[in-house]
Formats: sequence, structure tokens, C-alpha cells
Amino acid sequence: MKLSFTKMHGAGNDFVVIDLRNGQPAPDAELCRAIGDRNTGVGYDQLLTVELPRTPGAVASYRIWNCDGSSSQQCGNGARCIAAWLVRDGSATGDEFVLDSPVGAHAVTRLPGGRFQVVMGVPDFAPAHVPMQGYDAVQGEYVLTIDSTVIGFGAVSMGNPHAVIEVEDVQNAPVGIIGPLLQAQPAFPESVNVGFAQVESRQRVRLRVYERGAGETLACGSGACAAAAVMMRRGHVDRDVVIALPGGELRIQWPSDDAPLSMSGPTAFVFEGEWTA
Ligand SMILES: N[C@@H](CCC[C@H](N)C(=O)O)C(=O)O
Repeated sequence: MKLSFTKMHGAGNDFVVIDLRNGQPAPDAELCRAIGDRNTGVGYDQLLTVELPRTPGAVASYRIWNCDGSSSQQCGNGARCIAAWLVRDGSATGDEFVLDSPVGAHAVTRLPGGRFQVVMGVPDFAPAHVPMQGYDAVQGEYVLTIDSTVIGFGAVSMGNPHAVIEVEDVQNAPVGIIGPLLQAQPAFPESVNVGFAQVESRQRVRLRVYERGAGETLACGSGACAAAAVMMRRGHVDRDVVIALPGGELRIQWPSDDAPLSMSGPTAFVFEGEWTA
């Protein structure tokens, strides 16, 4: 079996992109893990498959797999990379087009310098939609006590589940300890992406994300949207903010609570390869 792929990244969040528009089946969880192994495979945070469009007017659709073989509904950095891939491929022409993601259509705008803006939808704070069990009403902050550690967090769905913990010093935040602990809580039946956000100013937030299915990544686009949305709703930042992640910066704009949120940021091609196992 031969699989041609493109290695890409968006602000350091790295991807293997595979074109399945010829009807080839999507890799199963075992193959995803094999390709994703950073020692014996290619290595990636997420594998993205380009597929035929599902809705009229869309250029293509895509699906998302984490490197542990699980699937996800949303990937902000991935959406930008798929957009760049389709532009390079010639399938997406013009500066504005639509992509079908697992959670619906995303409007995309091509910006100069390999940057793309993606309309990510309206952040959904309803606990049942995150999904998060044990809470009926939307709260600005939820509190869980795990092994006598009290953790306060905001929760929001960007199509995939996010918890956002506001911290004073993100550099020294216990990302690798609290991230997996929170993910394992029964409150999150589908696990959760856990962001650690330090508000530096009303226009700038520093963020690290412990992702579901991938561990800590250099950047998480939907995590940046989630952190911005939580901090905007708390009134801690303006409605147009830069989220600085370890691998790069994303700009998040959310004009009002019931409007769609948009994210813009970089894309990069790394190399082409062929998987022959
Ligand atoms: N890195 C992504 C998010 C990928 C999916 C996530 N790990 C999940 O399981 O929901 C992004 O840029 O949004």
C-alpha cells in the first residue's frame, strides 16, 4: 500500500495531509498511530484527509485524526492548512471559498503571505454541548477538585470540547499534569482539550494547550478560539486579540456573543512523502 502525503504545519501544529478524493479509504486508527509515531513513522499532531465536498459550493471536505488514532470534529490550524493545500493544488481559486469540516461549512479568506482566515462559528457555552456533565447552567467559571487540587476553568465548544484555565504564569503552568487529569474527569465524557491562558494585555494572551489525543502541541487553533472566547466573555480582553502560542501567533476576532468568531494565522508546507508500509 502506498499513501502519498504532504507534511505541513500551522504555527507549529503539524499535520500529515492525505488526498482521498480518488476514493481511497481513510487510514484506520492503527495506521494513524503508525504514521504519527515521531520515532518510527512520520510524526504529526493531526492527520487530515482531503475528501470530496459534501455541500453545494464547497471546494472539498476534510476529516481530522489525532496522533493517538482518535478522531476530532474541529481543527483550526488544520482548516488553514487544508485551505493552503487546496490553493496549491488548484482546487480552490479566488480569495474566498468554503470548506466542509466535520462540524459544518467554514468560510475561508486567503490573506497575503500564506495566511488564511477561517470563520470558526459561534462559540457554544452550553455545558451539554461541550459536552460537560454535572452542570446545567452556563457559568463563567466551573470548579473541580481533583486530588485536593482546586481547578477553576471556563468551558466551551468550538465544535470540539475545550476547557480554559486562566493562569498568572503560563510558562510555568503545570500543563502536562493538570491537562491529562482534567481530560480524565467524568465531567468530560468525550475528554477535552485543555488550554492554559495568561492575559498579558487586553489585546494579547499567551496560551499553551494540552490537546485531546495529541498531548501538548506548539499551537491549537480551536484552543486559541476557545481561550479568546472565554476571556472575551469574562471581559478580560478586547474582541480582537492576538493569541501567542509556543509555535506562533493567531488573531481571533469575535465581534459579539451571537456572531461567528474568526481566526487567522499562518500555514507552511514542509515536505512531500510516500508511506509504503
Ligand atoms: N490542533 C487542533 C485541534 C485538533 C483536535 C483536538 N485535539 C481534538 O481532539 O478535539 C486545532 O488547531 O484546533
